[in-house]
Amino acid sequence: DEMDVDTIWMDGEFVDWEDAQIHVLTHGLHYGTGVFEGVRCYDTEEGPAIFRWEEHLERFYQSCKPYDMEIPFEPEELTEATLELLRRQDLASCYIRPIAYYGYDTLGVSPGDCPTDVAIAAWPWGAYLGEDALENGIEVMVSSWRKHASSQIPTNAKTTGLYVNSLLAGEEARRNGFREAIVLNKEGNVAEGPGENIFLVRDGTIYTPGLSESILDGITRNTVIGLAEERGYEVNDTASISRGELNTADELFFTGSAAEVTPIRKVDNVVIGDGGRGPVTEELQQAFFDLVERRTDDHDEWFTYV
Ligand SMILES: Cc1[nH+]cc(COP(=O)(O)O)c(CN[C@@H](CCC(=O)O)C(=O)O)c1O
Repeated sequence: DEMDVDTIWMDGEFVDWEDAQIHVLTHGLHYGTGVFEGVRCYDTEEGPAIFRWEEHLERFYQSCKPYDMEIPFEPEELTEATLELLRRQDLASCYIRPIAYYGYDTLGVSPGDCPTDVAIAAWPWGAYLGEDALENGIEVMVSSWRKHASSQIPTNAKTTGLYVNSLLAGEEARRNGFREAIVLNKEGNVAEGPGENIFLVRDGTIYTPGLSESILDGITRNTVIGLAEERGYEVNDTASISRGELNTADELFFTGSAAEVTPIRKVDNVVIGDGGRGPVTEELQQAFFDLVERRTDDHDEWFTYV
């Protein structure tokens, strides 16, 4: 396989990549009834280390709750399966994708007797938004598609079905020559990216939309808030950011397990700050990579060594 990985864990078994198949009448395929996680393993000086695995695993189980989905494995079993999955494929720096979904039984919106199936895959994945994005930043557009409100679908549950909204917004941006979208919520305030949280820097203060703005409670968001506060920054993590405040920002950046810390240099027609990676963004990005690549001993409890 072009990603030189060959194994996937499915419902307790390690199967060959090409045999990791499901039935076309799987509930999750028809109705978006799945939950998933996106986790990075970094090749650190002490060997491969999964970043904040415990928090991702916790969110994975939490995301099941609104849908009465019951993962039929203990967290420890999923941890062991993941470590074995990485060891079998000699993966060091990679991206890990657990998914749980209503499987195959009778079809209908109500899951009835559909089982909850679970799979874990992993593969090497570089910079999510492009190699030069981390250094030079990206250009984004504010999507014409709004984020669904958390009163409509719990946006704090990482639900597969939510990502059709992400696809609509992100593809609209790329169709228009931008790298990614910014998605406003139902109220018209800034929510997040299609697959990222967003941060704004103005006059030395850092803002990020609060959890009531219909966003995912991002683990990288939480990490960067901590790194910023450790460096003495004032962080407002319950902000309600209007679209207009994007234009007057000194700096903007995305965070995510895939996106890591990606500067935003332009929003629609408006150049942000000096049109590149801002100084606060660079400082926090450097602190993030020093942390995850273990050039610091800080937060060793956040790492599960393979
Ligand atoms: C909507 C959304 N918001 C914020 C985040 C950042 O959350 P966290 O990873 O806990 O810091 C992600 C992760 N997006 C995942 C899926 C990306 C994909 O293309 O699929 C990811 O970053 O792995 C989102 O999907």
